[in-house]
Amino acid sequence: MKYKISASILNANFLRLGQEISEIKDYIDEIHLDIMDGHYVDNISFGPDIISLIRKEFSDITLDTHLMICNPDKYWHTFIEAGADILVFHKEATQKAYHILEKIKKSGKLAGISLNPATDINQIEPLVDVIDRVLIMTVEPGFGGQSFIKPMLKKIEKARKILGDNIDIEVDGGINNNTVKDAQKAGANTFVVGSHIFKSSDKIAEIEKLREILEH
Ligand SMILES: O=C(CO)[C@H](O)[C@H](O)COP(=O)(O)O
Repeated sequence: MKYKISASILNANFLRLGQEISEIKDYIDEIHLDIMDGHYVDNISFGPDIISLIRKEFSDITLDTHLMICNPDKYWHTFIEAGADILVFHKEATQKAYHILEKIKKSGKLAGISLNPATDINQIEPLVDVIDRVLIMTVEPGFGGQSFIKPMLKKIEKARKILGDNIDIEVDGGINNNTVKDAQKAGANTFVVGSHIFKSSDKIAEIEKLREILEH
């Protein structure tokens, strides 16, 4: 399966966000946008207005939007209107996951479901026919810069068995040169990388190193 690098701007310098995105956009496959509401997770990030600005400035970038918010049923469409191409929300945040996924797909965008580390992978089984992507949290959601939780490798393997080869498995949290290959071997094909890129003094060199590892 084709692999993708989805660069998470959570740890970018927000005062110069446009330049930060401009610098890496030709080297990555997607920009990953972490939306945090201070309720579903203990952090507040940014909202749809920032996505609209990014969309206007960079019309050709794929925007992978990860809602870590309560009540995704109330807000999903706001993020589609703002310019998200892929919309992922948390299974734990709603009883209406199937219904929301169907609506996202009907809007012509890609739909994904995300699971916290403690949530059983079997929870995705009833949703398989309406998802394009499963996002497996490999840290507790809320903050960048945490360490990859190794037991998630088994969960990724189980997810790949359930999903077959046509649905993306995205891993999010603690992805770097030391963890990306194990995640790929377990069955992941989409890699969210945040601080490893944005805290580096040479972002492009780090992305190229990751590609080198993923290709060999
Ligand atoms: O969803 C997230 C946190 O909830 C971030 O996208 C994720 O942690 C990526 O950051 P890093 O690569 O620094 O771990």
